[in-house]
Amino acid sequence: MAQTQRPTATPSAPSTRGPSAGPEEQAGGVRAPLPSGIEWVPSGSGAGEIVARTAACALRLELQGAQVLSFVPAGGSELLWLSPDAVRAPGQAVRGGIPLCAPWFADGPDGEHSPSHGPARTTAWTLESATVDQDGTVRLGLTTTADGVDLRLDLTAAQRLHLDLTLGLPPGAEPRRVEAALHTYFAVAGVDCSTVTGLDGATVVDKLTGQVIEQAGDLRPTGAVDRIHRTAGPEGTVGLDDGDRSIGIESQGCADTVVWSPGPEGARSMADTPDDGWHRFLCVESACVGERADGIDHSIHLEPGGSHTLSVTYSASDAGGAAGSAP
Ligand SMILES: O=P(O)(O)OC[C@H]1O[C@@H](O)[C@H](O)[C@@H](O)[C@@H]1O
Repeated sequence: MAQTQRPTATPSAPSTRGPSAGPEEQAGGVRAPLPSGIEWVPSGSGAGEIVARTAACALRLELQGAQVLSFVPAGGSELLWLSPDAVRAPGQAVRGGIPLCAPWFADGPDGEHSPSHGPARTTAWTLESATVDQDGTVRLGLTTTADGVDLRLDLTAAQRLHLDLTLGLPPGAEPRRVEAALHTYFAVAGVDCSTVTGLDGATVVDKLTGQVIEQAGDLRPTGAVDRIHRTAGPEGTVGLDDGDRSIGIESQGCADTVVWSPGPEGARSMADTPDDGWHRFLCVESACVGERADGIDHSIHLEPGGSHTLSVTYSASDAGGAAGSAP
């Protein structure tokens, strides 16, 4: 069993549990003892970051939003894009990594929900468990509550990155419909040399034109793109290929795939993205999105005491088909 190490509390790290919080909870919602290979470091949000470096991978996760900021499998390259201009402050969404959107997507089915993409990504989460296996596999468990919905993230990181995002209602709550997305910013060699596979035949809500169309073949974005595809691919598999590497996105419990790039004009209007930064990422989001212009409702119906899990597994291999070397 790896030696455990408590996170180092700093004066700027707030407790999420009030004045009676124990020492484990002083560091921005860290309840779990931290094993060797995982540490807590301060971040601009005040909640701090979990940093893991093991034989299997390197990973950074911001506790505000339980947002993975970086994932590098052993022998591989960075999977994610994080804006060099990302704002790291309390209550601010971080541009890049894997923002968790819940319990609604964008401005919701009625177009009136705020904040955009729901409060989960700007809420403080609590690290409930953190372990490292003998082979360096990192396992984290985090929880929070956002707009009355209980959220849990279970993460397993080694050669592949696996995330389970669970939304649940406490007993006695009113049944309700919710939405969710893993809004992943994949690092790419260039948007215009990227191809998204596995979407052929999907009904598409094109948010830029307002049209509902059908996807024919693979998606090859050239600039701004903002589309909800009513499929997660055949048997839940979508692919992203940028010419240098292929990323596999296997999902379960995700009815939709959102593809988003702000394009050059969109990036110029975003204070937290460099003007030329848009070209270096493509968001491919595994999601459950409620009714939009196409009349299709893929929101999740939650009963009191019930839950739903969105699961994704990301794996990368270079253009020759080789995955990163095994840990
Ligand atoms: O700027 P935000 O709130 O992170 O959202 C970014 C984009 O997220 C995408 O998922 C949406 O489809 C876009 O419409 C939106 O612009």
